[in-house]
Amino acid sequence: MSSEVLDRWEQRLEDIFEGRPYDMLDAALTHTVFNFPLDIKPFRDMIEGMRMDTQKCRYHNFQELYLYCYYVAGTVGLMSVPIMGIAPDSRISTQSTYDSALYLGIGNQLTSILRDVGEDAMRGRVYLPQDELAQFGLCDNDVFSRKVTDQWRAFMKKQIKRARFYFNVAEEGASQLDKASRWPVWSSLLIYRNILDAIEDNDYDNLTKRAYVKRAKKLLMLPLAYTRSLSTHNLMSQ
Ligand SMILES: CC(C)=CCC/C(C)=C/CC/C(C)=C/CC/C(C)=C/COP(=O)(O)OP(=O)(O)O
Repeated sequence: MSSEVLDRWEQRLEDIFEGRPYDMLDAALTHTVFNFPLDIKPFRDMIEGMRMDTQKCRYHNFQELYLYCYYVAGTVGLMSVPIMGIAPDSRISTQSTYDSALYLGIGNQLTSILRDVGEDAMRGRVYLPQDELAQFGLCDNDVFSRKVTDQWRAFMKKQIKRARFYFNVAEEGASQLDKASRWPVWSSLLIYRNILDAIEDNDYDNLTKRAYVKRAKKLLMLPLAYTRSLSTHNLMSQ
């Protein structure tokens, strides 16, 4: 995507928040912006993330990668909470609910990155912390060579553990959302987190295989997600 297109999106975003939609899609977002307490910052930041993606294809460390994940996915969590709403009997602060939403976006994005390592490599992109690759004796060429070695498996274990951490901290907030929003959020959390299990089941071969959750497993997750969404009690943290 060119920088001119992103500039134009940014201009349209400002216009939407000032009540001047350019087309039907913008009109739909304008309606949302005027009916829910949405802040423009996560929208601006998301465009910034896309700009970053056009300029950068390596991440020196996790701090840099985290920033990218915040821009392109954490922002989606922050945009969602004002629309989904927080339960009147919520047990945590509003700030903590927003933090959980941000962390669910981060967990999702890290998972998507780990699933897509092979595909991204074919486009010359490596969304992995370079310093951590080096800690495991790996470099870009190991990613491009698409060979799953013991070093790669050990590296992947660390990355999967980190992604799970973000899903786990997101759980607290998922139970504090308004009742109507909890089931879909729990469903997506459980299903997307399962992609990490699928990478493990593929013996950490995300270089030549695309991990996915089978349809039957997805369906099985729905009643589990429903049970988790029934109350504002977070079953796991008790
Ligand atoms: C937990 C609380 C309090 C609220 C929920 C807040 C929400 C909805 C957070 C989720 C944010 C979200 C959906 C971020 C997008 C991250 C994502 C799915 C990245 C992966 O993108 P793609 O790689 O295009 O995905 P697929 O290819 O899997 O479709």
